[in-house]
Formats: sequence, structure tokens, C-alpha cells
Amino acid sequence: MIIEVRNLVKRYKDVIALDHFNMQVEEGEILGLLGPNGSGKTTAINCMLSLLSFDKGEIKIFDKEMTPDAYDSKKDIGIIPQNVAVFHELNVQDNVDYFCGLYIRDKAKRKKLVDEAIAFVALDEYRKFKPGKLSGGLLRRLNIACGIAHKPKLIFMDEPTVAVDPQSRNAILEGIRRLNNEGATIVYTSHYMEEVEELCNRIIIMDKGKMIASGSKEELKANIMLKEKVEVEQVTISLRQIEEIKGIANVYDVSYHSHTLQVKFMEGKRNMLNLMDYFAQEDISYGKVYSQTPTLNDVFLEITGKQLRD
Ligand SMILES: Nc1ncnc2c1ncn2[C@@H]1O[C@H](COP(=O)(O)OP(=O)(O)OP(=O)(O)O)[C@@H](O)[C@H]1O
Repeated sequence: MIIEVRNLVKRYKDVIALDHFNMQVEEGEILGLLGPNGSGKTTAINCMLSLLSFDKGEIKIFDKEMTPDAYDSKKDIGIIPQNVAVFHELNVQDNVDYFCGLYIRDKAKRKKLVDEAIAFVALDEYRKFKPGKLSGGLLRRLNIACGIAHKPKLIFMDEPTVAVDPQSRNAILEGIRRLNNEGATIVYTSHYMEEVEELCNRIIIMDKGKMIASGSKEELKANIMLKEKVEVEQVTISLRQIEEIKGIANVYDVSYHSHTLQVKFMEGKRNMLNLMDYFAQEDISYGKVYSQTPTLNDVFLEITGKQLRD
């Protein structure tokens, strides 16, 4: 076990940011911490890093209690904070060298690590650029290079792709996979469910400071009632027909707004065909029809009754 968090409680005056939060991370995982804005992701990470004190609970990292002076553990941890934290007076190379130098004294060894980190985030041609000259995506990549140059065993990444162009975003996600392949355990926070689905082998969903679900994306989706969602556009149906659609096999929820019909199905085959058969029988005309499998937003919606996205 690389991280063990038990019953963590953190209050900011009247706000309970973490409410008996639990989480465990095993070696080699890419753990996704997913939750809407304000659900407590950053607070949880900052407590794990001992950057914040907390009111109750226990945090162990590398099997040792995490405290502000746990330097032995800290040297094996990398942090990529949500807000880019680099020195604007230093160029790309000197920034990476500075952060690497906090951990590695030997100059020759450090030079090699700095070169590797810069190559890793593909910033070679920008070595001499100061941060002010870099685009948002390149700046994020510099932020990552600063956090990983000392080759940490455990890396915390707090929303590293916020406000990043798609090309840099893909480069960042690919880089995270490579770091993981090279042996790093990664804790990745995001409120983008697509990213978490794509990247993480286990996901913890947070809401209001609590862990509300945990598992692989397949496990999380298998545990909810929704198995298929069919949406039909440009359709006009009556209240009687809505009631009859509710009676079709496996249907458990029907909603109808602005001529768009959404039908949720539990387990089952031929769901869409059964619905189309009903439309044919009733002579109902319709526009486009989509069938969707559940997303992590559906998991969140079923557990909390609200959307993951704001
Ligand atoms: N310094 C602070 N003082 C008071 N309240 C705070 C402070 N930092 C966070 N909070 C509150 O604690 C709760 C959790 O915030 P936190 O930033 O940890 O959530 P988050 O999931 O990381 O959100 P985001 O995705 O917006 O970063 C929120 O209600 C937030 O308003």
C-alpha cells in the first residue's frame, strides 16, 4: 500500500471540506480522484502532502505516518499543483534544475535528470524560454517537468490539463501513462470524467468531502441500474404513449422535453428495437436516435441525484 487515508476530517471554519474521507492507493496504480468543483479533491491532496493540517483521521504514505517533517517520504513524492508554480525570472531549464536541486545535490546526476525531464515533456526547443513566453499548454508541461525531474515513486497531479489545448492535453496524458509504465504510482484529480475514464485504472468518486464510490470504471458502471440510455430527437408523443413506453421490457425511467425523448433501460437485449417497434406500431415519426452506454456522470447522477458537471 502506497497511501492509506482513514476517516479524514478537515474543516475550514463552518465548511466541512473532508467528512470522514477514506482512500487507499496500491503501488503501480493510476488512481483517479473525480468529483465536482468543491468536493474536496485539492483539500484531500494537500492533507496527504502535509501542506494542510486536519482535524481528525490518519494518513500513511509508504507505510509511514505522513507529517510535515517526513522528509524521507517527501523525497519520493512529486507534486504537480493545480496552479502553475514556477519562477518567472528563470528559463525552462533553470526552473527544472531548481526544483530537481531541492532533492538531488550531485550536479552531474542532476544535469542528466533535468535533460530527461525536459525531453519527457517535449520542451527541448524551449529550454531558454522564460515562462512568460510559453503558451498555457507548454507552461503546464513545464510545471510537470518541475514536479517529476527527481523521479518520484508517487506523483500527485491536481487537474494538470485545466485550460490546456487538445494537443498538449494528449501529450500530458501520454506522459502520465509513460511515468506509470516506468513504475510511478499516480494520484490524478480531475472533474473531467472522460479523462479519468481514459487514464485511470481505479477511480474514487467524491462528493461533499466523502468518498461515494470506488472501483474500476467497469465496476462502477456495473453497480448502477442504468445499462443503456436511448435518446430520440424530434419526436412528438402523448402522455398515454409515455406511460406505455414505461411498460416496455427493461425500461425504468422515461423523460420527455422539447420533443426529445430519453428512455433508460436496465439489463437486457433488443432495448432499442423494442422501442422502435412501439414507434412503428403507433405510427410515430422521429428524427435521430442514439443509444448510449453509461458514463461516470450517470454513476454520479444515480448515487447523488445531481450532475457531475456544473
Ligand atoms: N482556504 C479555504 N478556506 C475556506 N474554505 C475552503 C478553503 N479551501 C477550500 N475550501 C472549501 O472546501 C471545500 C472543498 O474545496 P476543494 O478546493 O478541496 O475542492 P476541489 O474538489 O478540489 O474543488 P476544485 O475542483 O474547484 O479545485 C469547498 O467547499 C471549498 O469552498
